[in-house]
Amino acid sequence: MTPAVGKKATGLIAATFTPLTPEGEINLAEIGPYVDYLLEQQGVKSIFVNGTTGEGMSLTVEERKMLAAEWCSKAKNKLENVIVHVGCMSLKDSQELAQHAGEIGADGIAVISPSFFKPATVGALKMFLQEVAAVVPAVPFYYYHIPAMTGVHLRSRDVLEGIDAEIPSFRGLKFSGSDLMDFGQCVSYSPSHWSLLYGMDEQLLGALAMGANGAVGSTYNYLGSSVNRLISAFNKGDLTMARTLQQLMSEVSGLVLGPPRLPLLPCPQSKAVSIARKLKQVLGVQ
Ligand SMILES: CC(=O)N[C@@H]([C@@H](O)[C@H](O)[C@H](O)CO)[C@@H](O)CC(=O)C(=O)O
Repeated sequence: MTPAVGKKATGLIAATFTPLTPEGEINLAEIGPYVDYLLEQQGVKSIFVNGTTGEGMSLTVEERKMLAAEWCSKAKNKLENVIVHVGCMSLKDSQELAQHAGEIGADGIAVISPSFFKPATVGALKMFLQEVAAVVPAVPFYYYHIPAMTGVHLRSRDVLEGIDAEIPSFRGLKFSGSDLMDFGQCVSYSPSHWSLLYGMDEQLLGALAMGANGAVGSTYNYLGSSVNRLISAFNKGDLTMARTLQQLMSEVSGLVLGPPRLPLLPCPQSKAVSIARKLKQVLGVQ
């Protein structure tokens, strides 16, 4: 029987950036306007926080808690789903963040594979995931597959095998890989209450064709409204329009998100201006 936890995550889910001050400190004041911007200007109703785009692995556990709490508080009664990424190198840190996510009312947690000491087998990875999920058994749990960043290339389909017996709160997969065959096999294997979320924005159309229920990505922060049109075109069978929209890549939001944290480097101003100019031409906006 399906345990009654959580609402199914579907549609576009913005992988949020972490707002920083010019001095590199967390800028919580930008989060309220950020939530409103996603909802009102991009039509994006769900978020994935402290993930890759949010530079979660470059933040301290305390910073991650502060951010998760602020996102949950500002999203309350506005957004549909707030999924908090709680993956860390240390199992203990992940468990602490999972516990905290449960306390602040997150709609779900996601966990990436540890990547310094990498799990040698699917079994070892699943033991790690299980130990994190067990701390908050009533919170929907998602496995986050992103092999280009973790160097962990275990097939997601193998990870999913029998996972609901080990993690009863398991609710889906965030698949940020290019192997659409593996992704498609995950879709075929999954029961209907799981969410199969695709995470390589450039290939979303391919993933929709393979049966994705939704998508998590960085570009949905500023391209959400265009990508919502892509999904509608796909759902109506208008593949010509869907292909055209898939070509679009970036837009300027007007939010003050600050620089990234080292070791990431800021985008040079001249490059940012030229990207914004090109995109505005493509989108036909001022
Ligand atoms: C490596 C990376 O950052 N991938 C992004 C994509 O959205 C990516 O930025 C996009 O496809 C553009 O390349 C997401 O998969 C990451 C993500 O969802 C997250 O922030 O956790």
